[in-house]
Amino acid sequence: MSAKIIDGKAVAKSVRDDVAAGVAALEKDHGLVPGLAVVLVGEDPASQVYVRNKGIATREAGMRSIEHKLRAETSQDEVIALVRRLNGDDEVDGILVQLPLPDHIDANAVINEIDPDKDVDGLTEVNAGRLVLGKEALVPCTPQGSILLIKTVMEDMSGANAVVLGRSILVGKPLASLLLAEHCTVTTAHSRTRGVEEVCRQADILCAAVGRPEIVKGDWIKPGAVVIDIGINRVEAPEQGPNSEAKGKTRLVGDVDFDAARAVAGAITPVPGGVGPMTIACLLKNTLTAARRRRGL
Ligand SMILES: Nc1nc2c(c(=O)[nH]1)N[C@@H](CN(C=O)c1ccc(C(=O)N[C@@H](CCC(=O)O)C(=O)O)cc1)CN2
Repeated sequence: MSAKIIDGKAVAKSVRDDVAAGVAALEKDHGLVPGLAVVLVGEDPASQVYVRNKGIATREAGMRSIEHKLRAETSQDEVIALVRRLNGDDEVDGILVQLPLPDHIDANAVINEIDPDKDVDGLTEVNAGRLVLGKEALVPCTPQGSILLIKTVMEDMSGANAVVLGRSILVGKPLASLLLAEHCTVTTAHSRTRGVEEVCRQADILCAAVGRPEIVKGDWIKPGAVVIDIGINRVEAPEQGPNSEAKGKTRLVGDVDFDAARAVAGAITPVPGGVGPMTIACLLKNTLTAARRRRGL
């Protein structure tokens, strides 16, 4: 069997098109243009790329992009002061602080300063609590995108065994809550889980979000399962060697051994081109939602 490849780029484009249509309607009917403020602290190269891409996607959707790029030495108090300013700015509907932050800054302290109604990353304790309690929340982008991808191949997840590998605040924990809301039987597995391979083999839906290159092998997967690979790991290109011209070249791989997994799974997301593009698409979706809700629309 060869798994169906879930095309995250295509699904993300459709989400972005829907957002653009919603933004156009908001402007036409109410004269409102949503604004998204992104705060980047430091010069992490991957974060710089993500922030640039967020700005481009925001403008393409017809929204205003406001970027704040701060030096790596910026103090926690200065970042918090900026977040408070953005909370009070009526032109700003969504606020996002790009992660990771430099080591001297407590990310939780900064994130929890964001007004929960502008928290388009869904990472504040208020939104995390709302999600767990099944209340209306702004939902973290990568888990939200993962659910949309699962729905392209499994309309009804009710009763399915779902295993989430990883328990981060950004992905694993919110994804487990979302799968529970879809009426799955959810297991969260992590570094202390005993017999993790066997746990994964029970999964009708297996979501891997541990940030360990290709840790999930083909024989961890139940035949026909839906496999959602959320890992984005940059590894040396295989052709790299001491005499190779490709020295220094890298490539992206997921947490799943893709070639082995696709021979067993029913459907699988690739890396790149799977969950990754959904992250920014869902960020735009959350920004539109925040803009509407803030005005009671
Ligand atoms: N505040 C946040 N910080 C971070 C988040 C987040 O959701 N909120 N997620 C990640 C980074 N991220 C967005 O910020 C992100 C990661 C990956 C992609 C993506 O499209 N990936 C592509 C490959 C891109 C490449 O070539 O490097 C793919 O998988 O196809 C978008 C956004 C950590 N920080």
